[in-house]
Amino acid sequence: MEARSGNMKLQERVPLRRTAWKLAELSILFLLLALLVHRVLLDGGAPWRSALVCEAWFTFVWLLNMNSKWNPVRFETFPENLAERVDELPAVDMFVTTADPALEPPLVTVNTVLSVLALDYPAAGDKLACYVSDDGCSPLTFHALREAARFAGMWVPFCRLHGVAVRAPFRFFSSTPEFGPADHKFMDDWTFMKSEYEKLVRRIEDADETSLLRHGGGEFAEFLDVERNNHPTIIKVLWDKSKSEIGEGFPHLIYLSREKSPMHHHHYKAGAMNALTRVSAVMTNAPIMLNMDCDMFANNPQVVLHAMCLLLGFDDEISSGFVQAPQIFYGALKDDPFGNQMEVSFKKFGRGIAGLQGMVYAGTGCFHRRKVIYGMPPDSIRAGREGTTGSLSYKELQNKFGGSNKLTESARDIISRNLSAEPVVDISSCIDAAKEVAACNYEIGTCWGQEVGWVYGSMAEDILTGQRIHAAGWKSTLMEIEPPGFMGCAPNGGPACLTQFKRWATGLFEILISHNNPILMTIFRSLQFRQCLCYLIAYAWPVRAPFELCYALLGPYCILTNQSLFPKTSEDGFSIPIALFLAYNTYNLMEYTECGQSARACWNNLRMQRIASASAWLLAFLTVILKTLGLSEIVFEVTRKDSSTTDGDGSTDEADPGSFTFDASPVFIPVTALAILNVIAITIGAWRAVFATTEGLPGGPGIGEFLSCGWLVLCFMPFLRGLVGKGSYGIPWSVKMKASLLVAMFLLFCKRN
Ligand SMILES: O=c1ccn([C@@H]2O[C@H](COP(=O)(O)OP(=O)(O)O[C@H]3O[C@H](CO)[C@@H](O)[C@H](O)[C@H]3O)[C@@H](O)[C@H]2O)c(=O)[nH]1
Ligand SMILES: [Mn+2]
Repeated sequence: MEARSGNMKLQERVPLRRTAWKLAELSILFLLLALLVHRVLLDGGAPWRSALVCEAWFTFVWLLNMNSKWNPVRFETFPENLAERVDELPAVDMFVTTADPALEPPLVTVNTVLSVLALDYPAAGDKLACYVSDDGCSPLTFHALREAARFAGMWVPFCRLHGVAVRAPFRFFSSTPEFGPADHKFMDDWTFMKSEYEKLVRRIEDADETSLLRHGGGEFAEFLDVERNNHPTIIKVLWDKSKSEIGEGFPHLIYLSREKSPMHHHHYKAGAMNALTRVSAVMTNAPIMLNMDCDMFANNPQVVLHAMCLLLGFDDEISSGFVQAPQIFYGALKDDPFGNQMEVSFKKFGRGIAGLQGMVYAGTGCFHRRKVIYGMPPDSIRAGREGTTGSLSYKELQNKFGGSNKLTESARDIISRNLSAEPVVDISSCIDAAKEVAACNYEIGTCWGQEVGWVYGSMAEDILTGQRIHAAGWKSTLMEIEPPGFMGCAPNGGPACLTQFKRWATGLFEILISHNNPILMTIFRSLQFRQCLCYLIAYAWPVRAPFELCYALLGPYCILTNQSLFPKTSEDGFSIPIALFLAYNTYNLMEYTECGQSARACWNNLRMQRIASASAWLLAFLTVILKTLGLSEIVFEVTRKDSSTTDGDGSTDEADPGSFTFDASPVFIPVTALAILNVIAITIGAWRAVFATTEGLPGGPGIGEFLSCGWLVLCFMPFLRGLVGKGSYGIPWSVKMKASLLVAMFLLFCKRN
């Protein structure tokens, strides 16, 4: 499939100029090196040398960051030029995962599903299919989806008729459109749909499990007496397009709860995705797959068309193995109080890495070629490796993909054929084949979870799977469109945010210390060197924790033991750390300003980095070490989703959703301890300075040490407030006690030295 030249092009890769940024980055690098040289030349004892080690690490991280941002690109897409190529457009299987009806309210999932059922795509009813995986095996989720399928019969035609902009109903109905004088029909339809949606919400929210099972009828029979982690596969076709009599219709909707058994590890989301991949292979086998978390709805009805521009628009398929959209959050809290909206990272890091081997796979809002997921290298590489004959034999395919004939044949189709639309088969006849491949022992002895499908072995299965794809030689693209392709909700509050950060860091560290380490992938596979460095930035998160912790302890240590960490005002080197501090923070502020964010958002993010590093990342670091020693196990903790989907402004019941909240989790202990320690150090230091108790002793702390402790106190301010806060805004006593114990131990340690 070739990209057309001239004005019929589908995409354009636009390199972004950034000379001033490069100069700024080089200046900071220069300052970092100057600091290191100064430390080496003037040895100031143990704290001085520890600082040297930490700063060497910070310099390394800075170099990694520079590399990732150095050559950014943007991809422009021209979906209008697809009009001539409608027949070439491939089918797309769309996957939504949900895992827990309590943490992920069924209404959230329903909105995501409705938004994809109503997407614009030529012959959408034939070419699109939506599969929902429910790891919660919940009759509530099933009931909600069944209701949604009925509602979709009205919702989809309504969206198409009126060209509705946002097709997740909760978002669409969260505001009243301005009706013009000629909009009578629209106004009537709108009012009608809104009341139908409200009825749907009530049917979903009022449902209760026991009465569904008792009175819900035969459809619920399979949910009787099932345990979430021990039940046979349940597959239900909630909407079969071939049964439709009306017009174009809308995509198939299939409910899947894969088989679970305590005898088999189910591999969390990665396992769910693999089951979805196989089930869809024996049903619709679309050559393109879209993956969405249950809380990320399709926000732009044209998103599939834009993605096609990036999949079909290159001369060679190798240029775009997958298309990732940035994660963007709706109703996000003002100024990003929890530093997890990641807008600037997606822009700076995302575009930067898009200019190298390609955007990382971020777990949701991603279009993959099915053959990429099947572990296939790009055709050009494969031809080189296997000679011209090189296709896999049926036996080899079966070893890779497992015993199902239907799956093996469908995989052979995908591997040998280029993107092309396939007619939809009669899906109800595929249920048995689907149940076979969704069984929990299906993967035994196959390549699923390693070379095929989503890769197991990390809590960050998304990054790992994307890395495997890049290591096979594929490039990927970043789809930045307006309005954004997908939108989701970011968790709010201390516990949820830090749990998420911890899971990510755990997963990333697991990759770093496994055989999937990106350096090995660069040496032995086709992962590009600079791309490898980009992966290392992410994987270095948890590794940053011990260095940052050490650095955060050095300030108080030097004040308490009357030593110095930084050059004195009177000394030559004094200006280096000061200049570095100013330059680094100005650089960050400029980045945020350029991305249209406030200074407050910048501060919140910088602060949250320090907090995360002394809490979530530190714990992730320790957890993985314990797991490696065989002392603990790691579980995927699902992030709680806001159920405020009905009003849609992201607000919660909490009086002040932007304030930090706490619970008794150990994740809060180290930061609480650091916050207390820095306050104590400043107090004692100030006392000594005022009453001159250390006068005459050489080499004590100076302004630098006080500034460094003061800065940390500012960063950890939410925790100092938490010490006196009430309810969920207060740090629980158990955490305070444990933190105080740590502080006391540290003070004793200082006294001894
Ligand atoms: O056993 C499980 C656990 C989770 N999920 C689903 O995985 C998705 C992501 O879970 P969530 O708790 O929302 O995690 P987030 O931190 O918000 O997700 C990011 O990080 C995850 C990896 O840590 C990726 O899987 C996600 O795609 C990515 O968006 C959700 O749809 C869940 O329903 C399952 O299907 N089965
Ligand atoms: Mn999520």
